[in-house]
Amino acid sequence: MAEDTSRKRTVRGRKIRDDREAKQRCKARKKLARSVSKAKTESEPSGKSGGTHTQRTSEDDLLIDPADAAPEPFIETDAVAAVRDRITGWLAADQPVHLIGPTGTGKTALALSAAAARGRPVVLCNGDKAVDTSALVGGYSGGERYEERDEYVSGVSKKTQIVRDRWVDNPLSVAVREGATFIYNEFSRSDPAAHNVLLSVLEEGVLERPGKYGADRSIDVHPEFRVIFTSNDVEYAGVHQQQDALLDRMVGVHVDYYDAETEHEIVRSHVAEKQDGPADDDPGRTVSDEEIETVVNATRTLREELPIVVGTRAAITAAKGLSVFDDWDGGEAAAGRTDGGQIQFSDGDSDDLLADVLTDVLGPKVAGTEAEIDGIAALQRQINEVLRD
Ligand SMILES: Nc1ncnc2c1ncn2[C@@H]1O[C@H](COP(=O)(O)OP(=O)(O)OP(=O)(O)O)[C@@H](O)[C@H]1O
Repeated sequence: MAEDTSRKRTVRGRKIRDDREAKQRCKARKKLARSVSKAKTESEPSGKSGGTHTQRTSEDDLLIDPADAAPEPFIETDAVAAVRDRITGWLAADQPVHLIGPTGTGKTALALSAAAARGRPVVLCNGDKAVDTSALVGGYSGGERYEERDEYVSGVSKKTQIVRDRWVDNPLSVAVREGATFIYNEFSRSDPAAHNVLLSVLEEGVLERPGKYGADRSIDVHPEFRVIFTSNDVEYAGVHQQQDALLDRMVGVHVDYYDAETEHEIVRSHVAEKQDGPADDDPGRTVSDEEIETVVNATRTLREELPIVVGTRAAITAAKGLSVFDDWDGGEAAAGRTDGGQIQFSDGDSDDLLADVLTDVLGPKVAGTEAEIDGIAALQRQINEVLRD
């Protein structure tokens, strides 16, 4: 009896601990998401000068604790660990690392995981055509108004209002000063001219802050400062060719799609995550392992067959989509008939639903773009053909 009570207590204790840990993970994820979107907002210039106007109250807001930077969920199969170890190895050798690969393969997740493993603060920045030097380095952010009061004679005072320009450091300056790991996502979307400041950072260990005068115009690069760049392969639209001098100073790690087993684990971790989510987050229905296998196999087949990029993110989104439709029995019917990655589908409704979900997921890649597929209806036809082949 006493043993029973103590077991109950242990179970309840574990549940409370699990709940607490889930809440902490959720809080850390929200903070990271906020930092990512903040990095995006702050890379948008405003004002006539084209410089960056920042609303931040403190430059330290840009620093993310390494524990909070660790992506969650993060699956570490041998394939993932092998790439991650290459990144951390090059960083330890003081080499800037450039992660190159198609969209949705896991570059950002790898960058965050490698950065978190270093145990140094993390600073995020997102490339964009609007990013200029000041968006990286900093600039004067409006006027700071303060009052000076002089007491000439007792009872007689003079007030003077003074407006002083306030310099605010942006992500690169903060990272260089604090010895952070600077993750510059999609850096090739930015104008190459914005990256001239990076050359002296990587080559001479000095950051020049144009627009700032006097002794503190330049910052000595902290010895622990490291950079991880990510970019899609150059053929993707909207990407600038960066100057050779910069590319020459980084090592390139190619991030390709993972093996089927790893993709399965990744998709499962994201769907399971939803099921364990906070109570106000509709948990949807359970997506079985067989269904995940079907989705992953379908995604991998479409990746080969369609002239558009079908990344791991597409598989995750499709599985999440299926978790909200409860009329799909496709996992059981189709998964038993997978053959070397090629899926054999029956003509039942379940297969139509999978095709519909995949059409929704991949639709934005053809709608309004110059993809070789002529509209959503054509995409749906091709998905149906590929799935039923
Ligand atoms: N090892 C992993 N464990 C768990 N989830 C992962 C892992 N790798 C990638 N993912 C998930 O896969 C999706 C795509 O990953 P990520 O955003 O890192 O890709 P990316 O290559 O940076 O994409 P893009 O080029 O579009 O920015 C995300 O939802 C991410 O959380």
